[in-house]
Amino acid sequence: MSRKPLIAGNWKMNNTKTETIKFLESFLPKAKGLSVDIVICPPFTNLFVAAEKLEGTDVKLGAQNMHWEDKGAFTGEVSPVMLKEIPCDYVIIGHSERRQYFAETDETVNKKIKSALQHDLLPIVCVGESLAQREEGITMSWIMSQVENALKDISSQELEKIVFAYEPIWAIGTGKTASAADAQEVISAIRKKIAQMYCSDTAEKVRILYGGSVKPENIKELMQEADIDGALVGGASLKPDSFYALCTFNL
Ligand SMILES: O=C(CO)COP(=O)(O)O
Repeated sequence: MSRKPLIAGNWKMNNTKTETIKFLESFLPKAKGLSVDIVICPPFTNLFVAAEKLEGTDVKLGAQNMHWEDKGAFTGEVSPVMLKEIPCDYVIIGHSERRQYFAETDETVNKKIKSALQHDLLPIVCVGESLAQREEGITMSWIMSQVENALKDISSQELEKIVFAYEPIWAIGTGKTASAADAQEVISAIRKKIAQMYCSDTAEKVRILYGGSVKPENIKELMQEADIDGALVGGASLKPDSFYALCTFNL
């Protein structure tokens, strides 16, 4: 089973509207006819302008978060209905920064995944362990419980639309990448877990990305691993040249 690689740029709280336009005007003319799926996830305030620029291109648009309700008294939140109308294709759910600073839990992650799927948004679901958890030797049990809780009451048809991203927290923005072998070990365990919960056919279809200090210099090695289907990139997705280099790792 060959899964098409996916390279997603998570801009986090970076790039203004002007910077977004500048980025896309530089990146898009080069990013034609590439053999990977590309997703750009700018801040909410730049989604409209990005959607306009991306129209008619192969590059997809993602949001970095959403609420699970369609509308209501949730000051400061953005709903799936609003994202769909922009139109966004993807939405990142349960990023470790959301879990750490904004009190997201496995339960809210599961609610958001279900809501995204109902609204035809493709979830990029993040899981990952802290340095303390890795040192304690509980990485696998922690990640498997995040995966299990994320997928509560989700059908196998729905699961095929979900992308997972394994992002060890200690590797995010630190310059410390997990070794390709360490990333492969966890990602193949996630795939086995999905096979146990559903079936191996479904598990073979699900794309699982690695994230954490991915750069043009280390992406090739990561992508050589059998179960790593792409990257969720923070810092190196902010500049058109380095993001382009990531999207062309296989050329
Ligand atoms: O958190 C990440 C992507 O979601 C990774 O960020 P960095 O690539 O900056 O380490």
